[in-house]
Parts: sequence; C-alpha cells; structure tokens
Amino acid sequence: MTTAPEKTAAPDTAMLAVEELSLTVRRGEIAKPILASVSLTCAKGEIVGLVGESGSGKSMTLRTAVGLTPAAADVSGRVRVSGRDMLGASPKELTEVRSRTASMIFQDPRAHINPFQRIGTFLAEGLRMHQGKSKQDAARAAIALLAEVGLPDPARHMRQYPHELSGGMLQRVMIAAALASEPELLLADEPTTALDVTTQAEIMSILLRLRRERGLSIVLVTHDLDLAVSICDRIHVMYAGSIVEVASAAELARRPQHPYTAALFAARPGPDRQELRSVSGRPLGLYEVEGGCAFAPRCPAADGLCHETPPVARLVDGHLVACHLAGEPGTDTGPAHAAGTPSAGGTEPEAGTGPAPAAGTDLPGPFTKGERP
Ligand SMILES: Nc1ncnc2c1ncn2[C@@H]1O[C@H](COP(=O)(O)OP(=O)(O)OP(=O)(O)O)[C@@H](O)[C@H]1O
Repeated sequence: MTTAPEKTAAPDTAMLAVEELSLTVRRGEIAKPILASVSLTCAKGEIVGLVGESGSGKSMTLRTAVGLTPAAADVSGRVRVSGRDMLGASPKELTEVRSRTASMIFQDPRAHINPFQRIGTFLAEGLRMHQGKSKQDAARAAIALLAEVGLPDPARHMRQYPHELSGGMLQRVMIAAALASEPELLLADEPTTALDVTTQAEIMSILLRLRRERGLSIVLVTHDLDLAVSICDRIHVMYAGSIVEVASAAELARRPQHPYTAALFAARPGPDRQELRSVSGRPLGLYEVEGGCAFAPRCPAADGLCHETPPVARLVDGHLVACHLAGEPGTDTGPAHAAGTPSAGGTEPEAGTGPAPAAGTDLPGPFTKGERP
C-alpha cells in the first residue's frame, strides 16, 4: 500500500486517468472557475483518496470525470475511464460507462433511493436493466449482492422499504446496487460521513474486501484524513480546485510536504491532543483566488513569490507537491504536522503531547517566514 507517485499507472493504462481537468461554470455573463488543471490517476485494484475541505472541488472532480457536469460548463483536459475518452463521449456513451464500468455511491443513500420502492425491486430493476436478467435471476442475484455486502438477512431485506433500514444498512444496499453492473471502478463520494464510526469501519472493510475479491479500483472522496490514510494506497490533497499534494498514504502521513496538508493533519482531533487546531482563515473557492498560490492567504510562511506566482507541482521526496517552499533547504514539515491554529477554548499542549507551533507562526518551524534562502 505504498505506491509512490512515480510508480502510478500511466494514464493510458489507468482505470481512471484525469489529466489537467479544468471546469468553469457559467451563469449568464458570470464565469465561475471550479477546477484548475486537476490530474488524478487510479490504477486497477488501487484505492485512491481525494481529500480536502468543503468546497475544494472533490465532488466536482468525480462528477465531471464521469460526465455529470453542470449544465452550462466549459470543460477542458482529458479524462479516460478504463481507456475510454469521457470528455469527447456522447451522452449515450457516458450513460453506458456509468452503468457498466464506473459506479458511484454517495454520502446520503436516502437521497438516492426511491422511498416507496422495496429494496428488492430497486436492486432487481438495476440487474434486469444492466444485465438483462429475468425477474427470477435478478432476484437471486440481488440476494447474493446483499449477502456480499454483509447484510444479515438478505431475503428479508429484499421485502423491506428504505425507511426500515439504518443508514449503514442502506449504504450497504447502495454498494450492492453499485456492484450490480459489475463495475471496474467505484467512485465513493463521502460514503461514510453520515455514519457512526463503527458502521464506517464496516463499510470500509467491505470496500477493502471488494478491492481484494473483485479487483475493484476505488476513488474515495472524504474530509477524513485518518480514514483516507487507513484505507487508501495513495492520497490526492485538493485545495481551491487544484491538487496540491499527491503521495502514498503512508508517506503523506509520515511527512506531509505541503503546508495545507500539514495543517489538515494538525486539525485532526485525537486522544492525545490537548487542543483542537483549525486551519486558520477560510477555504477559498478557485473563483476567489487572485493570483499566486491559492493557499498563500492562509499560510503564515508565504512570501512575495507565493502571493504572486502560482506554484507548479514538482516531485519532492516522492511527493508531488505544488508549493514554492516544499523541499527547500531548511524547509521540512517534519512528522509533527503542526500547522493550524488552536480553536477557541483550546489549551496549550503539554510537552511531548503534540506539536508546538514555531514561534511567531501557526505553521511548523520549517515553514517559518524568512527561512527561505
Ligand atoms: N452545480 C454547480 N454549479 C455551480 N457551482 C457549483 C455547482 N456544484 C458545486 N459548485 C461549486 O463548486 C465548488 C466545489 O464544490 P464541490 O461540491 O466539488 O466541493 P467538495 O470539495 O466536494 O465539497 P464538499 O466536501 O462540501 O462536498 C464549490 O464552490 C461549489 O459551490
């Protein structure tokens, strides 16, 4: 589970290859840029994470990749799903890819299921449509799918309505529905955000098993860095419509190279934390970025170059990172992940219990202003 960026699948062999994807939504005369040159790959059998704060463009990336673009939008770049060009595809071809190759699951299963339809009818309909099964075969296959996602009494659940199932059970139903078309790629958009931690762990273990048993490739969108680190092979960190860092999960957790990634790690609550840190400032949408690095207004280490010139992604210690400061002599986020500011009401950390911010800055020492050569 430690694929370094340089070892990722080449775009033409990847299950999902997003290259330099840009998206601008238009409303009348107003153009709102949402994504800027997003690149992301997911190889066969790989679990790739896409993490970032709310509004950073994670869902838009997934949706645009499978042709679910807002009505008035300019899209550029290249997207291939299992080798098929998505941006040049007809609506019919896009529907075919979404119903055969790339399935999606979402945060709120109740918003994506007909509350008046029994679970069995919902699943069997999909199986008949995607695989042309007879009514009886579809029912049998639906029961098998419900068993595969660990529901305890599949025959009974087939007769139930969505409101009779818990959120976790319903998310399993949605995973079963996503599997009905025997996809090669599963796009999971915050699939466990609405669930308790135990159920979240169960859903994640189902995804891991599906990868192992079916060779499924999975792109997991989540706010939860710990979750991403625990399940993903590689993680893409997104900020203001751009990917700011890509590394193997283990590497990212060990030594984040982008100050935004370090700040996200520092903002995690944990049993050994005496304070809660937030990432200072508010996240910007791409349409609010005025030039330079989008993170510069929140980055106390940012200098003139950061405010004036957008950083270009480059390899730093095996991480692909878009930061002028990363990897320079004397710059190193270290294992402490100390970026961020204590939340209101937070207390000072005890020695040895957490990272201490460098004097005069919210960021880890190595990202202190003035240390750049
Ligand atoms: N249909 C739309 N038309 C115009 N702008 C949109 C549309 N959907 C989303 N946006 C904007 O695109 C930006 C990215 O949204 P997106 O939902 O991709 O973020 P996200 O990272 O997935 O956030 P969250 O974690 O809250 O879902 C936001 O500024 C959002 O307001």
